[in-house]
Amino acid sequence: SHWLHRWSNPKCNGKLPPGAMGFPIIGETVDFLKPCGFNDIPTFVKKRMIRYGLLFRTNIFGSKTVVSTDPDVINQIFRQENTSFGLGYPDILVKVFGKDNLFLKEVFIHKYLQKITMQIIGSEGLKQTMIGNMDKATRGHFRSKASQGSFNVRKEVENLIVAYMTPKLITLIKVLKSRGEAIQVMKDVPSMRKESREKQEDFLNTMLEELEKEGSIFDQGSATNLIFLLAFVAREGTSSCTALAVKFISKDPKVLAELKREHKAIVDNRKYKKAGVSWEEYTHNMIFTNMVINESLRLSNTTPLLFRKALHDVEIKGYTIPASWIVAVAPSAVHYDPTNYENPFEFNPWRWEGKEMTRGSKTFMAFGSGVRLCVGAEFARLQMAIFLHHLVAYYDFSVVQDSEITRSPFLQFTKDLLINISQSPTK
Ligand code: HEM
Repeated sequence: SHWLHRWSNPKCNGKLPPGAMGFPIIGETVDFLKPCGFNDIPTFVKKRMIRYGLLFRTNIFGSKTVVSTDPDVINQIFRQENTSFGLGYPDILVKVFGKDNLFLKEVFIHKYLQKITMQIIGSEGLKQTMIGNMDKATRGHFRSKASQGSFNVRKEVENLIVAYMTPKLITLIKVLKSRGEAIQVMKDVPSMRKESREKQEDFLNTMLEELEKEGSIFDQGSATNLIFLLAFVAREGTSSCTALAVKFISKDPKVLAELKREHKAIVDNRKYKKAGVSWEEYTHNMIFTNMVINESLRLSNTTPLLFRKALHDVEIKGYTIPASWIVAVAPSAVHYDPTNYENPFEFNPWRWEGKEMTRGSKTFMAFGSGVRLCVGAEFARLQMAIFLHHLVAYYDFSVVQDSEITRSPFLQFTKDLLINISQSPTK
């Protein structure tokens, strides 16, 4: 009973946020994993917000955790990155996802990630080569799909990303079929390349250069894992958000009409009608498209919680977060808060009119915020913009099979979202 008392009342050098630590060992993990509807804050978070307020303590995945749904506190957490808070995931996740996974370790890998990815998915890389590859691949895929009947939007985006991303990740591989296969191939290739001194312009090459540096934080296992993880994140996050954007647009004729107007104008103003999307068009002529993308990202909330770890005892709003506790941030609570967004569950791209859209803010954190802002954010936005461009400028589309979406707490499509496209008669 002494142990149970200690479990429920953890030690703290101040006042802990209100909350409960749940059952011994499993804490409140079962409740955390309970599914909820798409237009909802995860049930676990919602119930506790009502009971305890915007900041509460719990135990999930075997770790003592403070969850924050308060935009001020979240902002403070992001601003104190590396001073009071570091990257930190519950130990069990670290065990499950592999000891080589640098994402889950308490190392500040952002500067390495930026360096490794900048050449290919940083603004320059996107502008110089990626935009052309994306446009060509998307145009080709749409052309072949138009004659094949309906297709699954999410799967198609995944295929597209594999088509133009894989050669950039690791030039020798065309398609990564399974995680096991990919890991094995990636384990072999670095040593082969190292021996042959072959030089390729891809992530792997940058990784090999990093590996060779004295005191490098990478070893072969973590480098391999990182490349695989980048491929996975690029495919999964982006495909769900694109599918959701298509779902929202299909239900809103006003949004579709405005999008069509914007993209047809882009095509009409092109000197060479067969030219692909240019960087200039993407950055200057897709204002409404970017509003649609932001609104889709806001409603998607693909990341249920962002995890950090308190590096020392931290005082916040009269409470103490003890050193080494996990701090979890819930973006959906901020994105669905009516004080931040009027009628928060309504898909309304016009709410972004005149607002800054690409950087994270206190009320918009689809790509995180602060120094750890998603390194693939610009890539994801560009991919969605090009997909929407081809879909609405050259084709008419209809949903053949809709899909319910649930959160458990990750986004789940209950069915494939199938659409049919046909060449637009005005083009
Ligand atoms: C719509 C698609 C995407 C969404 C919603 C998304 C969301 C996020 C979020 C919320 C974070 C912050 C995590 C945190 O603060 O702990 C993040 C980080 C990250 N994302 Fe994305 N992401 C997307 C696409 C991508 C793509 C396409 C790539 C790579 C090609 C990518 C690579 C990364 C990496 C490497 C980080 C870690 C950054 C760091 O910790 O320094 N993401 N992403």
